[in-house]
Amino acid sequence: MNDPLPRIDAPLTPDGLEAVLREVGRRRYHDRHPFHRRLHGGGCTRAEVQAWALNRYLYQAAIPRKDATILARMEDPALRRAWRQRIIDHDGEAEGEGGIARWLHLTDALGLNRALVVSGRAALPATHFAVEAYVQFCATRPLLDAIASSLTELFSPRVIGERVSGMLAHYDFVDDRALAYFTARPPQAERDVIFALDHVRRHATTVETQRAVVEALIFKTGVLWAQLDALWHGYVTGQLPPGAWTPDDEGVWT
Ligand SMILES: O=C(O)c1cc(C(=O)O)c2c(n1)C(=O)C(=O)c1cc(C(=O)O)[nH]c1-2
Repeated sequence: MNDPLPRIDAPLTPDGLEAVLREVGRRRYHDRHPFHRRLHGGGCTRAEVQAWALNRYLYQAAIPRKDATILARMEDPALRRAWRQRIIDHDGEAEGEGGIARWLHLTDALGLNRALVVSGRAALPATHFAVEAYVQFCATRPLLDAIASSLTELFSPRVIGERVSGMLAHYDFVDDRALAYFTARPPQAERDVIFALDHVRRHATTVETQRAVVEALIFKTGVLWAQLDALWHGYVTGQLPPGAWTPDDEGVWT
């Protein structure tokens, strides 16, 4: 292994645990992935940006499902009150509102067929597997691990900032309106992560639970990384799985 993390052999202080969690992000978060460097640096073709948005829709659409499984397992009303806001952020209070709807503004602006995007039929197999693995993880692992797996959001404001400035600078087919999802997201992510980090700091106090929350965060960085690996393999290297989206698909689907 080229980057072993410090082993936890005795219980860490909350600050010590947070430092290990932040180190996981520093080493493994998807801002380091070559596909993101390409996307943010202007190296993607329009088709690659379209493929990224179409695939990433599945992640966005799965987030409230995974938060609903977490909510269903929370026995404390105070925890549920805090967590339920995440579902509202993504689904909105009414048709056309919320993060999923805003993501569809992006796919619309990129000229993608909405019905095709929403169906998930043209997404890469690995996107489906990665996203469903995240939902299953949160449905089946201890609640503390499920909460800890959301902590990749500690690192998302940085990657979102790079994305917005990079995409606006480099792609003439993208504008502020198309990227509205990303303007709305960072304050929500910050609020969510303050809550989740505080919870993990207070409840992961033994060696066993501390190791488990670190593993949960590592797992989640893998969920994000695998999606970008699949995009690179399919669209940059050109090894497209059967049935995956190509620019020729537009107009074929209704
Ligand atoms: O653009 C990004 O790089 C990025 C990363 C992440 C993340 O780190 O999991 C999320 C999001 N965006 C996001 O928009 C989002 O709603 C979200 C929810 C969650 C989660 O695990 O509950 N992560 C993320």
